[in-house]
Parts: sequence; C-alpha cells; structure tokens
Amino acid sequence: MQETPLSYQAFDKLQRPLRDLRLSVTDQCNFRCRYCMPEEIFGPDYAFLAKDQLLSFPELVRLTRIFVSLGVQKVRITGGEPLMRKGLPELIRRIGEIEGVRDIAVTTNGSLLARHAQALKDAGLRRVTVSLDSLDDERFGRMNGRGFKVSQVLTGIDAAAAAGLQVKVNMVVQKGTNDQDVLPMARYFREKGHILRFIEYMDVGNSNGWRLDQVLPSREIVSLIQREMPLEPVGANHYGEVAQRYRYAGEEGEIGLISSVTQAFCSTCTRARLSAEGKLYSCLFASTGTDLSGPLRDGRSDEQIRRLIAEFWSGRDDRYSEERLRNTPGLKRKKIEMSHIGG
Ligand SMILES: Nc1nc2c(ncn2[C@@H]2O[C@H](COP(=O)(O)OP(=O)(O)OP(=O)(O)O)[C@@H](O)[C@H]2O)c(=O)[nH]1
Ligand SMILES: C[S@@+](CC[C@H](N)C(=O)[O-])C[C@H]1O[C@@H](n2cnc3c(N)ncnc32)[C@H](O)[C@@H]1O
Ligand code: SF4
Ligand code: SF4
Repeated sequence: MQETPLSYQAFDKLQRPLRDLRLSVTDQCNFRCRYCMPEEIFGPDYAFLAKDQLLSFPELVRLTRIFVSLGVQKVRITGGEPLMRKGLPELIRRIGEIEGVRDIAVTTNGSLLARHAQALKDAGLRRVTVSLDSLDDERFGRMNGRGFKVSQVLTGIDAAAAAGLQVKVNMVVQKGTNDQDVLPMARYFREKGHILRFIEYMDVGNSNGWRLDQVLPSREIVSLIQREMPLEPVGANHYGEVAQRYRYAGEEGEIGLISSVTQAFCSTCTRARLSAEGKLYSCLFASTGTDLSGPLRDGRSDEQIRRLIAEFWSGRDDRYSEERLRNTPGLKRKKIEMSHIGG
C-alpha cells in the first residue's frame, strides 16, 4: 500500500469521511438496562474482560492520535459505564491535549456523576450526555434492572451543570414501557434548560428481544409534544449529526430526535467504534471487529497501525439501519452487544 500522507481525510466505500471515534473504556456497568444488558444474560457468571485485556490509557491516547491523523475530530467516551473506569479524568485530559481533537464528550448513566463531575470539568471536559429513561422511580428502577432511583441521576445532572458542563439527556423510548414519560421528561428538561434527545429503541446486540412494535416513531413523539409545547425545526449543527433538532417555539431550548429505526442515517455515518479490548468496529451492528491491541502490543509502528486503520475504513460499506428499514423483520445476524462496543 502507498504511504498515507501525514494529515489525511479517510473516506469509506460510500464516500463517508472518518470523523468520529467512539471509545468504549469498559464493558462493565452497574445498571442492567433491559434493552442493553438484560440481567438473565449479564448475570453474576458473565465473563467480563479482565483488567489486562483493557486498552491502557497510553494505548488509547496513541490510537486516538493516529485516528486524528486520518480525519477524526470528535471523540466520545462510552462503555459499559465509563465512570466505572478508574482515573477517567486523566484519560480525558490526555485526549484533550491531542492537536486536532475538537470535541470530547462522555456518555454516562449518571449514577456516579455527582462524584466525578468536578474532576471531569477540571480535566478539560466541556460536555456530558446523561442517559435517563423516566422520571418515575418504579419504571426507572425496572428499566435499569437494579432499582436505581431517578434522584441519583438528577443529582448527577445538577452536579455536572453546577461544575459548568453542558448537559444533554438521552432517553430511549420503548413503546409500552416508558412512552408515558415522554411529556414529563420534555417538561422537566425544558424547564431545566438541558437538551433532551429521544432515541428510538433499537435492535442492538442479540439479547434484548427487540420487536418493531416496541418502537415509538420519532414523528409521533414530535406530534405528542407539539400538542402541548409548539416546536419548530432547526438545521443540523454539522454534517452527519445524528439528532434532528427542534426548538421550543420562541425559546432557546431544544430537543432532538434520534430516529435510528424509522429514518436511518447511515448515509452520513462518520463513526468508528473501538471496544474496550481494542477491537475496531465499522458499525454499531457489526458482527466482527478488527483487532488493534495485537498490533499495538507487538511493537508495530504508528505508521503501520495507521495503514491498518486506513485500510479498514476504506473497505467499509456498512449501512445496517438502512437495510433493516427495507427488510424488517427479516434481517438476522449475530451482532456485538452495545455494552461491549459502546453506544
Ligand atoms: N444506529 C445508530 N445509532 C446511533 C449511532 N450513533 C448514535 N446512535 C444512537 O444515538 C444515541 C445517542 O448518541 P450520542 O452519542 O448521544 O449522539 P451524538 O450525535 O454523537 O451526540 P452529539 O455529539 O451530542 O450530537 C446512541 O446511544 C445510539 O442509541 C449510529 O452510528 N448508528
Ligand atoms: C450503551 S450506553 C453506554 C454509556 C452509559 N452506560 C449510558 O447508558 O449512558 C450508551 C447509550 O446507548 C443507549 N442504548 C442502549 N441500548 C439501546 C437500544 N437498544 N436502543 C437505543 N439506544 C440504546 C443508552 O440509552 C445510552 O444512551
Ligand atoms: S445502557 Fe448504559 S447504563 Fe444501561 S446497561 Fe447499557 S451500558 Fe449500562
Ligand atoms: S447502523 Fe451502522 S452504518 Fe448505520 S448509522 Fe448506525 S453505525 Fe452507522
């Protein structure tokens, strides 16, 4: 293969640039959300990664630097629950020092956020995305599978805001489970001034028992909210933005709709995903990954690893959600679990 120029924008087979890197820093989580890590699969005997299998901070930083040289500008730290990874603020500080990284965000379930918000901010983090599916303790406790209380997450959100972090809230909407929470959540976060994004429930992994009739289409969510709080559409912040934005009419506050099932956005998907043990995935719904930990640990040079990643991206042609849209429910394949690959 030819030498890749030192600063270069990688494109895949469908002409999509490599722009985002999603780093899963642990496959473990203190929640057992039924749509992600159902207890009956992720029980006490589940074999999580051993500590020495996880990529170390120096390895993650080295890889991120290489990804940036291929076009990545935005890094999302996720998991599992990323705040369970010891010393996370230090990783954020080091990634923030990489020239070319324009944006770092963390996606968290919020349960440990009150404890870590200030350290994250001090490490240079500017924003955080907190997942919360309901304001009702009973429903939330059932959905998170461990009886965690809503107040614990809300306290985390308040602590993040008080520390000066911009907060977005992600709510997975599952018809028949928490659709009654759409309006209370919209009212609450409109009042608080945080952007709330509604995510269509997806068929990630192999264990959540997903059914299409459990998906509440985004357009129904918009009409539901419109009836009480008028909305106006807002243009995308950047190429390939996942959420469709709406503003509360006459106000600054906004919501987002992530319509991964009913209006797939594969045609502008710029995201590469790295699992906690260093496997690189070209799609949230991929079955296999390309191992980078071997090359990292057997002494390969940055340029060799860079070529590996460039080749990986140039061969990418995934567009699972668009294919699902056409084939539902016939699309069957073994997929990597979302808690492993990161959200
Ligand atoms: N199918 C699919 N869903 C995705 C993809 N990226 C994100 N999502 C879904 O969207 C949710 C929200 O992702 P975020 O990381 O908060 O979204 P984002 O657009 O990167 O966030 P911002 O940078 O804040 O706009 C995820 O938890 C997934 O459910 C993707 O590439 N494919
Ligand atoms: C896998 S989690 C990892 C980060 C962290 N533990 C959290 O929950 O925010 C990332 C995101 O994926 C979302 N997610 C998990 N399973 C999903 C599913 N089946 N459909 C849609 N989104 C899902 C979660 O709601 C969360 O916002
Ligand atoms: S969605 Fe996040 S909090 Fe819930 S089980 Fe998955 S990784 Fe854990
Ligand atoms: S389904 Fe795959 S290709 Fe499509 S947007 Fe999601 S990660 Fe990207």
